[in-house]
Amino acid sequence: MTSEQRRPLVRVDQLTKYFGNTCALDRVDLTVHAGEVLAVVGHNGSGKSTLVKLLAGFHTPDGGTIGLQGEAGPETELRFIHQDLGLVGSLSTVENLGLGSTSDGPPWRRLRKMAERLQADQLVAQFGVDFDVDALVQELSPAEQTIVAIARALRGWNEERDVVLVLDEPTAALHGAEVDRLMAVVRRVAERGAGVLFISHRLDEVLGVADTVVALRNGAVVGNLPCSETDYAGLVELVAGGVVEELQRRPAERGDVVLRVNALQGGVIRDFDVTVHAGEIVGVAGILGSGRDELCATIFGGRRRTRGTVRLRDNDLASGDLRQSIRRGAAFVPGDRHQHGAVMTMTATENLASVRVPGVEGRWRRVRKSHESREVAEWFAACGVVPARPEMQLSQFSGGNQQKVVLAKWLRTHPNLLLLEEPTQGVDVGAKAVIHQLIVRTANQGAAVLVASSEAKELAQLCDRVLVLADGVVVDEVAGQELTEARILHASVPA
Ligand SMILES: Nc1ncnc2c1ncn2[C@@H]1O[C@H](COP(=O)(O)OP(=O)(O)OP(=O)(O)O)[C@@H](O)[C@H]1O
Repeated sequence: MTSEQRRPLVRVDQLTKYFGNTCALDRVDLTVHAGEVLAVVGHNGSGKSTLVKLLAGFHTPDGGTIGLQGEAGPETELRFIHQDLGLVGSLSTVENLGLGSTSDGPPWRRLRKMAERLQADQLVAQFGVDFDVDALVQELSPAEQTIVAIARALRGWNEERDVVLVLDEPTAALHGAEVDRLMAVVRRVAERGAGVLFISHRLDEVLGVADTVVALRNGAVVGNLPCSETDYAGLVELVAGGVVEELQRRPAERGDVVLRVNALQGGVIRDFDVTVHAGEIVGVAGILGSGRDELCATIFGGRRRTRGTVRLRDNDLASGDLRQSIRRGAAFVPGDRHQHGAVMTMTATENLASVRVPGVEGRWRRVRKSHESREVAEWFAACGVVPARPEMQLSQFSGGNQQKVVLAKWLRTHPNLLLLEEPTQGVDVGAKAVIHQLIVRTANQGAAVLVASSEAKELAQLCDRVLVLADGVVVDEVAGQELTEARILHASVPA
């Protein structure tokens, strides 16, 4: 970084935020410089989102300051990219960039449209990428969609203005090659002189893109150092406060057939067959749109099937009958917890109790209160949910802790079939290891497990074999010695 680029653009000084008795941010200091990518890492509930929300003005600090003044010149502008990109999928890039007008009408309108298209091309080209700016955004790859959001956030940025781009977990659902593409754009933004503040749980990605890393633990800064002075193990220790034992592959102990899917069709999925035995963990890989993100819901019955059968032990699972699927022992952790996984306005206990446990008489709410609170406390401890306050509304838990509650809700049903979409999205490195152990335990207890994930590393660690999807069909199956992160990534990228 040049000395010109070392100019501070944002200075966070002793920033503090309380929610009731919870100290979410504890006298945090950090500085983002021009030309710098600064990553903020930390365990679930360490205060990362609170920091972003304070920068955005969504919350008011209880102490400390946010200085947006560089050493000279006008105030630094903060531009935000949240996980929900806020794009309209049914509009083109040109229209999402706020440039669009109708192509009907007199010729001068057509001229204007050509000029708008050229401007959109230039806006995305400045990040070293090139795609059809007239295509509907929903048809673009996830990385391209994020690039559109970045281009929109940085519209109007020129040398006279200092800008800091704040990215809140931009790669949460991106697949390996897509992550690399997006990271190249993030670097390009910094090279052009902006500051970048980048939140992520993917520590290898942080080391690949960031200049500086700030680690938070329980709201306080426990590390602020150049990435060149640390490595993956060092970051894990900073985040988790100790060494994390990653899952060791175990020999598969296959029992009877639990799940048999034949000629399944629905959405983009075509002619999908799989047989999963008790104790087996089968992974599903593929880029977004390959069918990876639709398969579990289609098997569970939550997405419409147009053909094919799903048999769970001796029973068929009908399309659209979720109660029946649950009664027959299926559990489904969806990828989108806000839409389908949980009710954010209910308490954690109410969410945990919202699925009836087959075999437990009556609905949970009729079971004695003491039993209920004991079981909730056990699941909170098993999944490491913090704070240990099950009576708290789910929306008040951090993202990773919400994910743990959703998982616990389904694990407590002791399913025969566990269908998981992105089971560790947004969870920290320590919690991820715990969740992997819980999934293995469920398999060892006799469940068949199908896990769809954008993280090839997770699939390689967790699964006995991995099916790779492209355009809705299985194009590869990886098992045994071949089951590595690199091999899955290679098989997932379309030719
Ligand atoms: N609106 C709120 N009301 C009460 N407590 C809150 C609220 N928002 C956050 N908290 C608490 O503040 C702490 C920090 O939460 P925050 O969401 O900033 O963590 P995080 O580091 O972003 O976690 P994650 O990695 O899980 O997303 C947590 O204990 C959380 O429960």
